[in-house]
Amino acid sequence: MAAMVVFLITLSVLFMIFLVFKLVFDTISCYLLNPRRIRKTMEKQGVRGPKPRGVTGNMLEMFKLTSQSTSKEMGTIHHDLVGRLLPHYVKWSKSYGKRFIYWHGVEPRMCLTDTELIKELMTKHHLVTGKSWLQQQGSKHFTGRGLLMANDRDWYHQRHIASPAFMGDKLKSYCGHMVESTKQMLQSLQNAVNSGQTEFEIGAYMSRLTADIIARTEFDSSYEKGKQIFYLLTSLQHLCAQASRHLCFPGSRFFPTKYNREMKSLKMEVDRLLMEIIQSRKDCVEIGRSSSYGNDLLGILLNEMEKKRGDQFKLNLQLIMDECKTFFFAGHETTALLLTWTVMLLATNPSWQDKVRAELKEVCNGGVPSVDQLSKLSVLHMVINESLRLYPPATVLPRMAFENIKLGDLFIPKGLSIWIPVLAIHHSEELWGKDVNEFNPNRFNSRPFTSGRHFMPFAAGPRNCIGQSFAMMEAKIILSMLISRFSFTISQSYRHAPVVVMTLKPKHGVQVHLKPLNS
Ligand code: HEM
Repeated sequence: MAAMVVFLITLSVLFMIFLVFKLVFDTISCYLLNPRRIRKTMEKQGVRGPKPRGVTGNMLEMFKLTSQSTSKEMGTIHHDLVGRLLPHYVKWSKSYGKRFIYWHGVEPRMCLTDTELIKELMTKHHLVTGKSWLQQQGSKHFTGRGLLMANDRDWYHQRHIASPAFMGDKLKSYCGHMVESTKQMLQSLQNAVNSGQTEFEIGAYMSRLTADIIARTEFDSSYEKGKQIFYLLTSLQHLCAQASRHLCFPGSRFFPTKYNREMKSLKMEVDRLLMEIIQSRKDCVEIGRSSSYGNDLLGILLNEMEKKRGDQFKLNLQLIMDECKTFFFAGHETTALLLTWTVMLLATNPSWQDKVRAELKEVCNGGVPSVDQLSKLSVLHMVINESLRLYPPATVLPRMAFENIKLGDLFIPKGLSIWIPVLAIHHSEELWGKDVNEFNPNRFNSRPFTSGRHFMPFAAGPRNCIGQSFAMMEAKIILSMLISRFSFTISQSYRHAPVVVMTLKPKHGVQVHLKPLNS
């Protein structure tokens, strides 16, 4: 008996020693061996970069450069944004060339601007590249393992399940919600004008409007509950934007910091509200008030959860909630920014505002456009594209290699993240010509551009934006209705200060003067 006890104790001690060794080895591997291996492999291929400093890599220099360049507004309204928003990119690409490697904490990132290689990466390697551990940790309490952060087979199945909600007749069926929500926003603008207000921060209106549309079309929830979720998700998003400062090395998510506690409690509240919406759907089916969970995204996901699938992939309630948050976030913030920047551009370029208005008069007699008329609004389409080129809401596209891959002439080792600076590509004089920083929608008329080469606001390849057609339809409807009803000019109080806080935002909003067209 005593021998048995001694044996068990020895076994436990050995096991503990093994665990400690493993932990030490993993840590050394993560902090030292892998980074060194990746660095050497890239150096051999001529890809160099700034020297990393300890566990923070090059992050401190990046933060310092960006906080200096964005500390003030831009003075005049111009669109030369790269030096302001990506000063580290400008500095390092000058010193080390177009491809360079830098360190985000312990994560090595290679900046890639070669559009041929980007195309190859996005179209051929989408299943062996994806979102890194650091990114997943940063948005763990926000969008969780939803489509945006999923990888590999999980991504494939999730995408397959969600795609029908953004195609064909299903997509067209959202048009009614978009028109209805826009009418309400225009009415509230009109009421404010009637009561004497002339200046409006249009970004706040666009943000509420796109949140309203996504709540109605995707979740069919009551607006009040949608609004609550939207409010909490916005606070969560602000916290997540700081994630790289708080979670730059493994283990930091377990510390009981104020940051981690706040994240957890907000996440729990959002999940509780979402669960209430899901539960009320389930109740309706159970008591026989409804025969299915519905045709919207939530309904599609709930119906899918009930199915038995042979491929071992199973949706559970947590994943459904993550998916709801992902679509709520991805579906309103980016589109609101597209609309806000477009209004700013049209308010400062009145001749283009007139051109769009004239087209609207011709195609839909100044009324609400039908789904079929939307494709005929080519001037509006060009304006939206030019707005997405100058002010792409997503300024970088990250992809981590989960396997060694061959990319053109480059060998990309497993563990290297590839960062595609969309903003820099959209503002490259080499690709777009001398007038690159000017607002010139005609460039989308006269010169055929290849989507996915140097114009990539929605990314490219199989892992592009699933909501691209939804966003374009929504933007066209909202802008047509706004432009037909009001003319607008930029206010003296507008301070041009684009900043990147996850997405590309106007730091102080966009203030415009509105004038009803029938007055
Ligand atoms: C102007 C509006 C929009 C822009 C500029 C935009 C941009 C993007 C970009 C660049 C990506 C790729 C991100 C990456 O892989 O790192 C993406 C992915 C995604 N977008 Fe959008 N988006 C917009 C609107 C929407 C809308 C309206 C929805 C949904 C209703 C949506 C849902 C998503 C989702 C779920 C993904 C992840 C797709 C995947 O990984 O398979 N987006 N979007």
